[in-house]
Amino acid sequence: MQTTETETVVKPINCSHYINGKYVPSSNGKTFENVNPATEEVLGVVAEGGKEEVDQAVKSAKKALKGEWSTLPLRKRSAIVRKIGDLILERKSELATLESLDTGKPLWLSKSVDIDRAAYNFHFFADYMISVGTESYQQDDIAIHYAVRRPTGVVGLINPWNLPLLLMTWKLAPALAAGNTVVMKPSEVTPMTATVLAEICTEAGVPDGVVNMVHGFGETGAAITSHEDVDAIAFTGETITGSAIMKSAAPTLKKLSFELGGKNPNIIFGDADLDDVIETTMKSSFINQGEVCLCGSRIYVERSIYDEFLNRFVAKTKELKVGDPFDETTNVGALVSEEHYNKVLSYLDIAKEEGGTFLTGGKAADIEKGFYVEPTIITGLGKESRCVREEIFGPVVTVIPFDTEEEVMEQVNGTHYGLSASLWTSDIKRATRLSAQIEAGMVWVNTWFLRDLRTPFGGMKHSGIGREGGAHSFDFYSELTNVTVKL
Ligand SMILES: NC(=O)C1=CN([C@@H]2O[C@H](COP(=O)(O)OP(=O)(O)OC[C@H]3O[C@@H](n4cnc5c(N)ncnc54)[C@H](O)[C@@H]3O)[C@@H](O)[C@H]2O)C=CC1
Ligand SMILES: O=C(O)/C=C/C=C(\O)C(=O)O
Repeated sequence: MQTTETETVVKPINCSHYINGKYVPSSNGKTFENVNPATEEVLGVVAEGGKEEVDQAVKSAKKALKGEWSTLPLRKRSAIVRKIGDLILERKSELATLESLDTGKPLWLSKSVDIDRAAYNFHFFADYMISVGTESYQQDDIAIHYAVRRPTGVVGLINPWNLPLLLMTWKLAPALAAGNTVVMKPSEVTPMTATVLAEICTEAGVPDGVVNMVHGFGETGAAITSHEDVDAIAFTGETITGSAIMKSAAPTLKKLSFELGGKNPNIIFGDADLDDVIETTMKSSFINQGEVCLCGSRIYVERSIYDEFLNRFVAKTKELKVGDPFDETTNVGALVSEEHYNKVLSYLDIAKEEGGTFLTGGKAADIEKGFYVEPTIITGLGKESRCVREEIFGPVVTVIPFDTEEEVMEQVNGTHYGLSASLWTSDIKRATRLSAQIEAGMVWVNTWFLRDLRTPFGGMKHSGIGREGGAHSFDFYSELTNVTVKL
């Protein structure tokens, strides 16, 4: 048991690897410190895995692949997958606290988004796996063709720090539902909730060896992606890391699913409902400190409403409270790490050099300890600006006016990214016309981040390869064999 919860106090945990149903340290005893980004205090230590631990985890997963998990009757496996979700909800306050300690995000957000959605990821795929089918065709009186599914195999799940439990479970739930065994690697920056999740899986009835976890840095991830007995890699994180993983996975020809960076546009036309626009743009700009791959960090506003939009958006942003993640009135918590904080601040310097005007923020928040940045709205930057083109991944947005559809669409599609977009107009014809033109895996019309887990989720261009969600996840985590029976 690695966690301690009383009625009101949840203590941070030290994080070990999880191999074959047991917490284990690194064989050389190596650890690194886990730092609370809101206070800069050390939360505990994390085992640092290397090739040896990855090898043990992969061996354990490979052995378990031949065990009962993948052949359990569907209903039994589904019940275990569901139970994981139930146990996550039972331990919600503990998991939410650990998530906020690790990431610096407000506790109310961990509770209402991260942990609830983590549980729902299991509940959703427990239901989905019962009804998922395969193709079959009758070819005249010559033959019947039907496809059967089998698990993809040993899958490496590699995740970032922004939504640690939500994103790990978004991969783990369908992987387990489809009968795979896994080696998870959480981000080195946010290791705590995945550590608890491993134990929860065992408690729910997942056999030993099916869920394994190795902590560590990029080299640990690389040991997973290059391992010859790992059959597939599901990765969420930075585009450049996706490219490195592709290279390292190439010699062993692994199946890959990538959800990568974004620089998502919000496109706001003059006929949109401005109350809705403002309320949603506040979220799409600053929720989770702007550390969501789907955040709309490039805001394009039709000139007819540009001034009114800015006045209202700036006024609302000035009301945001930055500070202690455990204060329930906090809107924006700490950025996840000193390294990331420095990266975000460096973009504020770039914005200054590029001639941008800060309408709010533009600097670190005046808080003695911790990695806090003020919500920042920048105007006056052109389409070549690095702040407009590159993923900052913090509470920083640029706002640019436009006059015509053609002009805005050129800018919208003018980056290498293609993850999501949020389009605001009351003209349904314009909405459907532009949605088809936007080079993004997901377009939200008059809304943002409205999720249905059956829908295809992922990006095009440098924002990803493949889609997750419903059938898309299931196809990635299973292999199809087509059987042809001659009549
Ligand atoms: N979904 C998204 O779009 C996200 C984008 N980011 C962006 O990425 C930047 C860096 O964030 P990180 O979490 O450090 O992203 P990252 O892509 O460096 O790391 C994500 C995961 O990949 C692992 N990793 C790193 N190098 C690896 C390699 N060569 N082989 C295998 N695994 C490797 C890391 O240890 C971590 O578990 C952020 O500043 C942000 O701009 C970060 C989080 C999510
Ligand atoms: O699956 C979701 O609803 C959210 C996904 C968010 C990311 O992938 C991200 O921020 O990296």
